[in-house]
Amino acid sequence: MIVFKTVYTRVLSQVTQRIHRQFSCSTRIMAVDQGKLKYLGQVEAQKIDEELFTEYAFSVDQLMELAGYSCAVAIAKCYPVEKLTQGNGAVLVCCGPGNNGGDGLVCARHLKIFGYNPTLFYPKKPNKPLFDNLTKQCQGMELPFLSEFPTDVEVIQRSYSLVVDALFGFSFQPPVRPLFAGVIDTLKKVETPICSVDVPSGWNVEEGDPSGLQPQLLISLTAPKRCAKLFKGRFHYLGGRFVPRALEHKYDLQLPPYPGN
Ligand SMILES: NC(=O)C1=CN([C@@H]2O[C@H](COP(=O)(O)OP(=O)(O)OC[C@H]3O[C@@H](n4cnc5c(N)ncnc54)[C@H](O)[C@@H]3O)[C@@H](O)[C@H]2O)[C@H](O)CC1
Ligand SMILES: [K+]
Repeated sequence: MIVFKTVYTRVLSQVTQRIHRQFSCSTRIMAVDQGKLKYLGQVEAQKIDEELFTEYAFSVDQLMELAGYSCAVAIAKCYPVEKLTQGNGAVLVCCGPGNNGGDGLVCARHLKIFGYNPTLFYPKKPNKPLFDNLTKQCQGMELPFLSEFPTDVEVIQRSYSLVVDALFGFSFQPPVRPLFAGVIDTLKKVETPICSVDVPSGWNVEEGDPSGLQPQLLISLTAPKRCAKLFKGRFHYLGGRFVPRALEHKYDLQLPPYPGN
């Protein structure tokens, strides 16, 4: 996992050199350093995903496990459980109807193992064995599922230290449909830090959404999507360390090396 830490533009040149030595860089600097890192369009992100499954023979389960695990690790680095005051490390994990939602289920399971206290909101599970199994695994680990989303912003702020946004990823097509529109509207109002998986939900994958969710942590998966250039939060991580070299070169991803393990 690669972390982009906040630094200031006045030390741009030193920082840019440091980026390449230490593999860490700022979200603000990244816009200047675009020559180095590729930001994916929606179709390109979907093509890479498809090739990982076909050409490189990964299963969805495998990639989802790595993606969701990397999200849990990034969350643990940015928000150590012992520093969370609300509800004994309580985290509200909101999962959508696609694979982004699946990443959220995996992330919740690992957060529980890391000592957090995750609660899931998963209103639209696809009728497929993968999502049945992920749901059963969370239930087996005694993670509670909310039957309704709390509409009271105060309730969310009092009950949870963090919100994980795993509603929509790179296949989202705005505008958001009714079932999730209210959820996203509520999340826009909460002051609890939001951790978005791959794409801040509700954002146009390429153009973002200036009046949309403003997560504090964004975990891009495989490579950042174009909208990540507009991310203004505190922490930007890159997870999903499963891209074979040949695929990286084919799409000219320019991934920085991951530090250590
Ligand atoms: N290679 C990787 O990086 C991997 C990433 N993973 C994660 O998978 C998502 C992309 O998953 P996908 O199933 O293609 O799409 P989404 O989860 O973004 O959502 C599809 C889902 O949402 C519905 N939908 C679309 N637009 C709307 C709308 N306007 N309103 C309501 N609902 C909408 C659509 O009908 C589908 O049901 C990626 O971002 C990563 O998080 C993999 O886990 C591993 C490999
Ligand atoms: K998301």
